Amino acid sequence: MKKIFIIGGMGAGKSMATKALVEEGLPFIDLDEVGHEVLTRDYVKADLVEAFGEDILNAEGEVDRPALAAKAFVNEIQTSLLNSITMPRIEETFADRIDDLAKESEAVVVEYSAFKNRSISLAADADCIIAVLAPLDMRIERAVAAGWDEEDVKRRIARQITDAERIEVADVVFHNDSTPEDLKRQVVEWWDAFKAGNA
Ligand SMILES: CC(C)(COP(=O)(O)OP(=O)(O)OC[C@H]1O[C@@H](n2cnc3c(N)ncnc32)[C@H](O)[C@@H]1O)[C@@H](O)C(=O)NCCC(=O)NCCS
Ligand SMILES: Nc1ncnc2c1ncn2[C@@H]1O[C@H](COP(=O)(O)OP(=O)(O)OP(=O)(O)O)[C@@H](O)[C@H]1O
Repeated sequence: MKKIFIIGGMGAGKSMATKALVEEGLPFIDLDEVGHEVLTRDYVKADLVEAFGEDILNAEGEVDRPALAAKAFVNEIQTSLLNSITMPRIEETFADRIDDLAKESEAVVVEYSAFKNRSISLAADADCIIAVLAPLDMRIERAVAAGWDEEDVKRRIARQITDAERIEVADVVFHNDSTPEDLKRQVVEWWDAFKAGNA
């Protein structure tokens, strides 16, 4: 099964590019969603409380994601601490989902927001890494329009790799600085070529 990873900074348009491939019939895995599932496990909650304190849990004892984000994205050390707890569990779930999909699908799209490095990541055996890029101010504006707090978005972006690093690692680059239709056109054109073995 071909593994196609979509990387890009917050607000770049990964979900939109993923949606265009899903409309072409591909199954997908959203690692943000896998990350949310992992946070509901008791042993993960226990590790997070030990690392970040009791106040990352709400009254029901579930992880309060905004509260955790406020602590985890303040600096590189805290983000690494978060990743060291969540990533191994995300990796396990990802491997299980890939095994299941491999029985029935030729290809899968994986939206991977926290991508850092091709050699030591879930994308180590990627068949294709697609970077979705957009200018920083546009990304912040879009994320804020989608309901995110501006300072929170800036903190998260500061913890992510840069577009220059994404360009270096990617096999394909889409520029999402125009309309959604323009992004979709780039995605579908690439997919048609990839399917035909020309990309
Ligand atoms: C900190 C948490 C609780 C915040 O939850 P919240 O619902 O507010 O955000 P959500 O998960 O939907 O992520 C939104 C965006 O934040 C950014 N982001 C999330 N996690 C990370 C991270 N570890 N490093 C850099 N950016 C991140 C991405 O751009 C992502 O698309 C959550 O993001 C989390 O548990 N992150 C660690 C797991 C992880 O790395 N997930 C990303 C997929 S691999
Ligand atoms: N070309 C575009 N024109 C206008 N709005 C756009 C465009 N591309 C994306 N958006 C909007 O910008 C927001 C961010 O896009 P999207 O959710 O696809 O980004 P993302 O890379 O998945 O972000 P995140 O890291 O937060 O998951 C969404 O509300 C989306 O509808």
